Amino acid sequence: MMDKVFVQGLEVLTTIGVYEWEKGIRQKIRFDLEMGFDNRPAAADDDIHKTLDYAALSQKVSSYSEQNHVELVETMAERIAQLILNEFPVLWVKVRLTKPSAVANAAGVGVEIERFAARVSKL
Ligand SMILES: Nc1nc2c(c(=O)[nH]1)N=C([C@H](O)[C@@H](O)CO)CN2
Repeated sequence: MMDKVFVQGLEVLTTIGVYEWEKGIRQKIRFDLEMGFDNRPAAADDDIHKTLDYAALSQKVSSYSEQNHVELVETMAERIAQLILNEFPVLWVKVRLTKPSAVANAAGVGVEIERFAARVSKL
């Protein structure tokens, strides 16, 4: 069993979509993130510096997704997963990206992906 740090319902306004009308507007997307991380050192010392800082991570994800415009939710989810794996000491990451307003009569549509750090051979 592995510890996790999570960020739930992180909302960002950005330009994302395959259709021409989507390229000139900003739409809300929502991230639900889970990261595999050993929380025991931080807990033992009650030390923020030993945590996976979910505030710092949320800020990076928000900035990247606001400023980088793609067509597919698949592309954005992959880029966010790689950003987290490259910039934070996590073992794996799960990225769920929801577009809440894309499909009429659906509460949300999107993708969920899970990626492992290259240094993790097998968990
Ligand atoms: N699997 C996907 N299907 C669709 C996507 C997508 O990014 N991945 N995008 C669209 C449109 O941009 C849609 O969100 C507009 O309503 C359609 N299907």
